[in-house]
Amino acid sequence: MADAHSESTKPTLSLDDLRERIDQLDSKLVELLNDRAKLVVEVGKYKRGTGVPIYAPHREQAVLQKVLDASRGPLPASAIEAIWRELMSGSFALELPLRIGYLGPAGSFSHQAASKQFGSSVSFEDLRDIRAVFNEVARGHCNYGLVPIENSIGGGIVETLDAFLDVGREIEIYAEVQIAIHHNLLANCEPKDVKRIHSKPEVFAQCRHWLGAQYPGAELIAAASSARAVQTAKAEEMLEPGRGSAAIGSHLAGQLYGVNLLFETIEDDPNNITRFFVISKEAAQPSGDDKTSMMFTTQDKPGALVEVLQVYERAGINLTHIDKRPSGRENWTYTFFVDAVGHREEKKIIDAITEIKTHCKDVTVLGSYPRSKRIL
Ligand SMILES: C=C(O[C@@H]1C=C(C(=O)O)C=C[C@H]1O)C(=O)O
Repeated sequence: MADAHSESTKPTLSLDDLRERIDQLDSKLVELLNDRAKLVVEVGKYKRGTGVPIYAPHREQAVLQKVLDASRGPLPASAIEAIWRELMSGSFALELPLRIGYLGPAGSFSHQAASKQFGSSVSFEDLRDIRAVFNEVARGHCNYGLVPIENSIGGGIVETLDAFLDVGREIEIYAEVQIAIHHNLLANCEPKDVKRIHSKPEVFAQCRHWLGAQYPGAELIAAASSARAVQTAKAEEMLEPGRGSAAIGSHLAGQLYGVNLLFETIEDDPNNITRFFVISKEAAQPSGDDKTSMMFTTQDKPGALVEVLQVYERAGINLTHIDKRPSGRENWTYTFFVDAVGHREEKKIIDAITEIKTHCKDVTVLGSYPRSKRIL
């Protein structure tokens, strides 16, 4: 079958005619987009009048699924999804401007996740640590916050779990976002001149083989974040041209700070994914395919954890994630974090939570949210 790039199919119209057709379609498209936007403005009035949350991840999943199912190509699904995400971002601006907090500085992977999820029509606030993201959402300064919960290579993010321990009762997990983490070598010198490379120690570990093969003699310098590393590489090369300063960071950081992309996707395992939670003060509605996150502290007796896990087993509830942290109250007592498939309004989850409470010192439901189906 001929594809979009096939040489054998000759265009049926002249270039001018093709562009004329594109212009005609564009004017129809812009009219349709604005018709859609007028409906969104009405939805906004309804929401402001009733207190229904502006950002509705369950509805966004349904909208995306409908357009992806309706698309017959040749635009790839990823392009359709990116267009609709930006369209829905524009909707926020019409309904109520949203402020999204993330772990900064700008150009961090949290920033990348936030811009992929919320598009460019919202305002972003880069915060100094994960705890600040929780605080700004809890005090209503940010409508939503984005926090990393787990990386497929590095495991659970301790700062996020500890923040849930402290303020988990004041906020709700509202949505789940997964992004592919790709590392890139960025520098404003020639590839052959790179001598010093800045980044986070975890990032060096994830690119160890590539660095060993390409830059065995380079000095690796630890930075607090990969975005900060890109800023430093830029500043060093400006102050002292020829020093050979580079950084490993995101595309976005390179664009934001004006540092060139020398090599992309340099991580040893390209299947590197970070899962984030969108946190909010509101609870998300069921989408039909949801997860519920909860934390519980078991009683100090033999088999306490097994008893809890058996409740899930008997109820036929699938657990997709389990983690633990010291409870912070008494030495050697632990708080467990689990993600279970199902919404907290479903009877099987309600019954399981009721039973788990009889085996635990305390149980907190951190939120139910649509299960993320795509890696952004
Ligand atoms: C328009 C709405 O608000 C937002 C924008 C959406 C859209 O543009 O389709 C979908 C869900 C919401 O996040 C809605 O809730 O329907």
